Amino acid sequence: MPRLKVTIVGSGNWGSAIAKIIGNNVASSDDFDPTVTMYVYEEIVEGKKLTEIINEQHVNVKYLPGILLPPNVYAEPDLVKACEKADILVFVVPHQFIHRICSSIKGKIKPSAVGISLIKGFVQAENRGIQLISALIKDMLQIEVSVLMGANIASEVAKEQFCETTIGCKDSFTGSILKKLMQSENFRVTVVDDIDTVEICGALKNIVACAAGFADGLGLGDNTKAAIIRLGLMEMIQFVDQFYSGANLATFFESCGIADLITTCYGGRNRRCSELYVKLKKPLKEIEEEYLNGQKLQGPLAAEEVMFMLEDKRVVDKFPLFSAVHEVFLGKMPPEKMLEVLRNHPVHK
Ligand SMILES: NC(=O)c1ccc[n+]([C@@H]2O[C@H](COP(=O)([O-])OP(=O)(O)OC[C@H]3O[C@@H](n4cnc5c(N)ncnc54)[C@H](O)[C@@H]3O)[C@@H](O)[C@H]2O)c1
Ligand SMILES: O=P(O)(O)OC[C@H](O)CO
Repeated sequence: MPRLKVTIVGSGNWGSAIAKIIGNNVASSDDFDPTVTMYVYEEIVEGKKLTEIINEQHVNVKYLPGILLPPNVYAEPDLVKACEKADILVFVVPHQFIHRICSSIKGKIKPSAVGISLIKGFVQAENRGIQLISALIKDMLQIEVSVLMGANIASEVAKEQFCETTIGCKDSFTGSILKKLMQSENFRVTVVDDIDTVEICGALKNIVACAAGFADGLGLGDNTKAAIIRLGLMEMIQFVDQFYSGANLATFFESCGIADLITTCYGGRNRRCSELYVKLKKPLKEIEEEYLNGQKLQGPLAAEEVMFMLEDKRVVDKFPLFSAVHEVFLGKMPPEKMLEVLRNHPVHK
């Protein structure tokens, strides 16, 4: 069987961390081409092209400093060139850029390619609903798309600290190939076929993380945070039940569900920036620019996308925590009022 060529579309914090795992895995397997191409959105860092720095020093000095990438990971600034020969496309860009990426490579990739999305977020659909990122990629590129989501803070994965993750994949053969590509000693993969639930968990947990950040900003303790995690989980389950029925409840107990909620509500960027939003009372855009050095938040945008749909379907009252996060970011609700939302949550009535 010819070796499968892998391209990583994205090179941010998570894109670079996963490139380390994929680079090591393809180098030690006969199933894959030994060189991994990583599409890098070109920028100048300290007077030099980021692609040149990565290819010479094997470090993404801007988005994952201090971590050595395997030398077989090749940074490519030309998106079409990076993707045209790939058999497996690993999509890992902040979700606000995926539509543009797909437009650029539409009709220019192998028809037999398969995709896997590591992107946590939604896109707004024309019918005032939301579309899953995997569905957008599938529609635009006409390829099968699996997903990978889990309790995976990139900096910890890059340091090879133990964690688990979940691949959602309908086809068991593709699932086994993707597992071979992604799993390592300290990055353990479970494959499930409940693909929509896996992806929705990844997108919605970022909204809950913002609420956890507000609680930290208000100086509230671990009990309150645990309540936010629990109520957030209830809303995630309710959301899937209402809009994507047929989910397996067990999926929420995989790494993509409860585990990602926990890690993100304690350690993630959405949590951290939401805490700063409450403490510094500055616009979120300013906080993102000042504290994330080009990395992008996904939670506030996901809250906006989800609320757009919930308002249209007139079911906002069933999702008071998601709604509160959006209202706080819009400046329509003071963060302190989130406590009232928790107190009066429908599960307490
Ligand atoms: N970082 C994590 O810990 C982590 C873990 C799991 C999942 N994720 C998810 O992975 C996805 C990607 O996150 P990340 O952490 O790799 O990215 P990031 O937050 O580090 O974002 C920076 C990336 O965006 C790119 N970028 C900036 N402007 C762009 C443009 N106009 N077009 C295309 N690219 C542009 C930059 O070049 C850089 O590669 C997100 O959906 C995130 O939720 C992140
Ligand atoms: O840093 P965050 O908030 O984008 O979360 C990172 C990952 O999604 C955690 O699994």
